[in-house]
Amino acid sequence: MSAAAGKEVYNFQAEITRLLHLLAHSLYESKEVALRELVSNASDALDKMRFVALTDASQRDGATLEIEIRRNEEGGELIIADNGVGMTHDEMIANLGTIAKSGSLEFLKGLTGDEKKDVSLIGQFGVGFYASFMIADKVRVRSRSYREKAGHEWVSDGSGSFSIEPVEAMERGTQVILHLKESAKELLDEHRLKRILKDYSGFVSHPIKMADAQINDVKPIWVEPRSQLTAEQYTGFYQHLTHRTNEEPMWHLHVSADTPIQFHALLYCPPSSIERMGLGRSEHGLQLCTKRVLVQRECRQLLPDYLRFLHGIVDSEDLPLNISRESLQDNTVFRKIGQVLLRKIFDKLETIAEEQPEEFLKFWQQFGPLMKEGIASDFEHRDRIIKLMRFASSRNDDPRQPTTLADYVERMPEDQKQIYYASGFTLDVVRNNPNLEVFKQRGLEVLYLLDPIDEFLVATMMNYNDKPFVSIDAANVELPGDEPKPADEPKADGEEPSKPAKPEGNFGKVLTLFEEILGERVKEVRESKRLTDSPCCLVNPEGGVSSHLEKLMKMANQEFPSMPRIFEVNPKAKLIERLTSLVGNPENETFIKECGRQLFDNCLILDGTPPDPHAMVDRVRTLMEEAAAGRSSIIQ
Ligand SMILES: Nc1ncnc2c1ncn2[C@@H]1O[C@H](COP(=O)(O)OP(=O)(O)OP(=O)(O)O)[C@@H](O)[C@H]1O
Repeated sequence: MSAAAGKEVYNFQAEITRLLHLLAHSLYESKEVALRELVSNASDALDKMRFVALTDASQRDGATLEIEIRRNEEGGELIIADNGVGMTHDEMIANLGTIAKSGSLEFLKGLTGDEKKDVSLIGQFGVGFYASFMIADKVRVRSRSYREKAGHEWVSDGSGSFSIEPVEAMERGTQVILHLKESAKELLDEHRLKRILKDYSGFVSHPIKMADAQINDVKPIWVEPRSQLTAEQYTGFYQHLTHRTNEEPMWHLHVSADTPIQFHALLYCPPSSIERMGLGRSEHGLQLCTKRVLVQRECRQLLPDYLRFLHGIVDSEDLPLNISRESLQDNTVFRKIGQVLLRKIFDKLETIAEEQPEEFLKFWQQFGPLMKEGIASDFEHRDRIIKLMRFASSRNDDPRQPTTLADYVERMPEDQKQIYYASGFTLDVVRNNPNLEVFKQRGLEVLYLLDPIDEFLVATMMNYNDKPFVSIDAANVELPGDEPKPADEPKADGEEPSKPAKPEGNFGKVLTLFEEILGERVKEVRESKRLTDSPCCLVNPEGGVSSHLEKLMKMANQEFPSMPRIFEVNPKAKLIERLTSLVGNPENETFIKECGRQLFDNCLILDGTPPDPHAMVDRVRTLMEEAAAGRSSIIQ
């Protein structure tokens, strides 16, 4: 220490000199980080003052605790002033000359090296103040503690030492006066400065003023008690957060916890999913604050990826300011907050589902596809997501009145061993699937899987409540044996033989002719036990994927192999009866075969798979020619 007329000069602690060197050489310059650190220090000083005033009546002067940002364009200076607790002479030396926090040294060691490192880590180690040397070639800190009558001025150019001297007549608080480097002069631009301040400190709970105007007009409503907030305030804040000025959130969740971890969270669900509208993947909309200072936008790690559609703010005093993205996952407080929030989100969704089913349906239509991702990725909450799942079903054919899996199982006849589903791209395709006939006839409910992800999901889930999921076009469908059955229904145990012998007689001959013409396109042609009206349908051999799933797989990978299906023919259908009667005459064989081909193509069309159009058009024309030839031209 050296002194001249009350001016003392000190050398920085060795680590600080090293840090200052690093700031100049090894870190990416970030004007935003430097400003954020200074504003958050000012905000902390105001928080402390608020506490002092609360506990000590003599310290209450009625003045508003606030931060003021002043620009001195001529002098090239930017000033961040606050009327917080201030610092005494000794505090200035200790706080602005040494590194007190443990771990800082390791941090500094980690930063040495040739590559430039992320400067946003800096505040984590209690050295945020020094970031001001990234934007300033000289920093003056004038401060008067609430405990003292006189103030002091600390000055440094960041080159290894600082001076400190008394200043008379100073208001309580601190002014950080930055003499900006040439490269940081843009901060004197009012608009640029305002934007940075608004971005990072829009939610600081103290007023931030520039030229007497308050720039952070947003009240931190998440720290207020729920009972004191109006619906308008909640909506207004949503609009502020999302910049969607005309939009109302679908629902919000306001959580305040004190023990074991203190945090406030205000989460919003938007009214619609941008992903569903095909507008790309939504970014995580959570903002992380500590003590109301924004430390991270688009915080990805707090909630699982499938909840990326939520917007909101999470604020905890127990989190270190400026925690880096990398170290978040290792932070116990952070992980605990995530767990509590997740539990609350599911509680909220379950309550909406229970008490406002229509509202819930709106939610599920928009965000169900995203939530379902969690079934495969979030084992811990899988069951809660499954509980929320909704499916249209054959019970009413109405996707607006879907069912839960629990309700479906509840309605199942006692001896129904499987959960039946039909999948397709639209309700019409699914509803017109000929395989549905037998289920409808027997009053067995079938779930409609209309979302492309659904069939993958049931494949992952395998079963629900010990009941396996089975596609209605699968060979291993088992129907309850105790239902009243037509004479030619499957055996009592519901099992169908894997390759039944062709029936005797002309119908068997029809099946053989069909098999001859369809060749490798089918695995087998056999009599159907499941059709009632339609002449034929396609069935998936046991162990094969459903036709819908095959289509989805092909969309993702064109190489995905097509699997020949079983072609089932209904002997009671009018057309098949007629074809059976034509078998006796060998001249009809070609015609029967062509009918078989066309019937097969019809099934493909119903299934949503377009057959070869040229072959089909030619065939239909030939068949119409034959039909026309058989008609009489005489009017009867
Ligand atoms: N405007 C201010 N008013 C009063 N004290 C201040 C002010 N700015 C800084 N200080 C003091 O200087 C100390 C060092 O500040 P610095 O930004 O380097 O680290 P920190 O604020 O302790 O850590 P962090 O950035 O992680 O919060 C602060 O802890 C505080 O005691």
